Amino acid sequence: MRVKHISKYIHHQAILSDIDFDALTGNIIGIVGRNGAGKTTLLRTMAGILKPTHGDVLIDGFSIFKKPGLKEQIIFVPDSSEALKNYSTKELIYLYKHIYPKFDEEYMHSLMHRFRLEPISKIGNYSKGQKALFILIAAFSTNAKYILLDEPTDGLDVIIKKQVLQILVEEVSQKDIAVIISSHRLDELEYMVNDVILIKDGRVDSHYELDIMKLEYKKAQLAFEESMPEIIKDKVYLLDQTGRVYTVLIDKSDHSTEELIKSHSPLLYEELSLSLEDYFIAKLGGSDDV
Ligand SMILES: Nc1ncnc2c1ncn2[C@@H]1O[C@H](COP(=O)(O)OP(=O)(O)OP(=O)(O)O)[C@@H](O)[C@H]1O
Repeated sequence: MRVKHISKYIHHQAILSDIDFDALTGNIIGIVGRNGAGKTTLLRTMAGILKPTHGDVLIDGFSIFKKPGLKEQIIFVPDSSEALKNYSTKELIYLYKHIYPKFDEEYMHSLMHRFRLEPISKIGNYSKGQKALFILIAAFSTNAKYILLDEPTDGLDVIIKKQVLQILVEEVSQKDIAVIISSHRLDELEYMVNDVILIKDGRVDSHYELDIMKLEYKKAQLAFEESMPEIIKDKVYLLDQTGRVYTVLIDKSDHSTEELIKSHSPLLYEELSLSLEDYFIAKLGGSDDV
């Protein structure tokens, strides 16, 4: 899928501005941004629910807005299952079978069995975690090629999150699909995605492949006899300070920083593993969310 220079105005206000990237199959792509950054609007546009003011969404080179049949290849799972709560599992399967000709009912039942989900007369009666799993399982059973998930793990406990992760990873490794997940929780995305698109004020602030990103920065703990020399402070990004122990990010492309640190004979200089969250905190200036 190609998201081609999308802009979206609502009531003359720019919600998305010139968003441009490829969502290739075989990838789990994270759309990360603060509340209100435009993530849901972007996913809804990629699903063809909202029409962009400018730009287009292409599958195999064709616009999903000009060739609506292409939408069979996309499923959008909203962050709330409100709209589905009055359906029974049977009715939802019936509905999906009509929208998605490749819907695999047998597969759906096998996944439900595996994750101990009994058929139910009202999806709204599942627990929050069961609902999330059910909707995810239904989405993957559609055999759509592009699975768009809006905050799929928000408010779920750690066991359910692990199950969600398990389904995602298995599906992407076994089928020729792309999963696009929005979240404001970087720590949750870290173990799921291999590609991250950071949205800020409706724009792509940055687009990173995780492995490459980790090559750019090094996280380290430093301590000096006195406080950290100003000349070093100017060159690193400070993540945390506890007494005289500093946790910093060092830009690996500037080799002089490490030499400078060593020349000041630190009492402690230890490399730590870098998380996605550290990186974005550094990029965005610090917050609990992105
Ligand atoms: N139909 C609409 N009418 C007016 N403003 C809208 C509409 N839809 C979205 N917006 C505005 O667009 C901006 C982006 O909203 P969106 O829901 O896409 O953000 P988000 O990144 O998904 O946020 P969150 O993480 O809080 O769900 C917000 O300022 C929102 O108020």
